[in-house]
Amino acid sequence: MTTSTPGTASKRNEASPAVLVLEDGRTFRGRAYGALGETFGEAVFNTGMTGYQETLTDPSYHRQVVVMTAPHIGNTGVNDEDDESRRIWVSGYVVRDPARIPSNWRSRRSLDEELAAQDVVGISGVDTRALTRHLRERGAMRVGIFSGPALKDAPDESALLERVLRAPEMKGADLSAEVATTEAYVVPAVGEKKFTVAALDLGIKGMTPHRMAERGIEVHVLPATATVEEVYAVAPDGVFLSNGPGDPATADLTVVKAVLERRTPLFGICFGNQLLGRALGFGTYKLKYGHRGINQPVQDRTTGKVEVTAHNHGFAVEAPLDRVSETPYGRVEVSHVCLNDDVVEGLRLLDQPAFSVQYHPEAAAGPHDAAYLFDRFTSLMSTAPMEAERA
Ligand SMILES: NC(=O)CC[C@H](N)C(=O)O
Repeated sequence: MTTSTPGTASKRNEASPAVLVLEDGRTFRGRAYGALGETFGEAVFNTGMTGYQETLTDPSYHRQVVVMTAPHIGNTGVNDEDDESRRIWVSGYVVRDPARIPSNWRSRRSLDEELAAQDVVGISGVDTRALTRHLRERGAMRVGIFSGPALKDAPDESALLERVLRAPEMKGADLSAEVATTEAYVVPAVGEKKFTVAALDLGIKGMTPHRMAERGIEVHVLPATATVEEVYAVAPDGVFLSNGPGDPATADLTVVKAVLERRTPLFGICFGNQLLGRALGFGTYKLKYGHRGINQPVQDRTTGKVEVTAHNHGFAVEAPLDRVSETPYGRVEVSHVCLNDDVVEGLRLLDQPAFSVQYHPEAAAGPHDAAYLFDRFTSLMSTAPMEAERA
C-alpha cells in the first residue's frame, strides 16, 4: 500500500517510523521514506556520491534494497532526463539524511515523492555507515523494510524477521525476463548509419544503445527471450549482450554460443560479460558484497592504463588472471581486472572478434574513462569480415 499525495510525502513520513531488518537479525530503526508498506530484497550498498536517479532506474537493481553510503540523498530532486529505464527497479531504498528541499534547475519533483508515486518503500535516518560496515563484514543478505500498516500488523521484531527469511535469495534468481522489453524496438543511428547491432535486452540501461547510436550504430533491442533466428533476422554486423539482474548461472546460453559459432563480433557488459564467460566454460560466483559505485579502479591489461569506472555487480567470472585459457571458442584472456580486489572485470577472445567487461563503460552515472570500449566494438565490426575470410 502506498500514499503518494504529491508535495506531502516528506511531511507525512517525517513522523512515521520504519524498521529495517536484516536476515541475520540486525535491526535499524528510522523514518519512512517514499511509500509506506513493506518490501524485501537483497541488501547491497552503493558508494556513488552522485547519480541516484540513474541507480534507482537501473534494471540490474531489480529485487535489491540499495543502501546509499553518501549521507545526503535527494538534493537535486528527480528530473525528466536521467532515468535509465521506464521505472524505478530497486525494491527498497535506504538513506541517511534525505533532502528536505530539492534544488536543481532540472528538478521536477522530490525523490521522496517519486519513490512514493512508484510505490517504492524506503527508510531514512539510518546509520548507513554502520549498515554498510555490517554488510561488508557479513556479506550481502536478505533484508526487509517495514513502515505504516506493515509495522502495525507485526509490531515485534521476530515476526518481521520471519517474513525476511521467507523472501527469495539472489543466488539462483532468474530475473532478466521480468525487466526486459517484451517487444523489439530500434534505436536509430545518429548521423550516417555504419553498422547494425542486435542487442539482447537482459535488463539494458538506456544509455547503452545511445552510446552505440552516437557511433553510427543502428541498435535493434530484442527481448531477453529472443531466439538465434530472431537475432540473425536483423542481419547484425555485431551482437551485444546487456547488463541485467539476477544470477548468471540461471541464464540460457543458446544465443551466445550461436554467436560465437558464427564468429559474429560480440560485445557484452556486466551480465553480458558473465554470460560470455559461462559460454566459454568459465564459472561464475557470488561476491561477498559486490561492487556498486562510480569510482572503482580497473586496469585494462592490454594497454596497462587504469580507468575509474562505474560498477554494479554482485557476481563475477572465475577465470585465471595469469595465463591465456584454451576454450571451445579459442584462446581467451582476462583483459581487465579490478585493482581493489583482483576480480575479473573483462574477457577478450584472441581468435575471434568477441570481448566483454564486467563494469559500465556507458557510465550513467559515472566517469567516461571506459567509453573507448564502444570504439573497440565498432572497430571489431569494421575488421570482422576480414577475420571471417581468414577463418
Ligand atoms: N549490472 C549487471 O549486469 C549485474 C549482473 C549480475 N546481476 C550481478 O549482480 O553481478
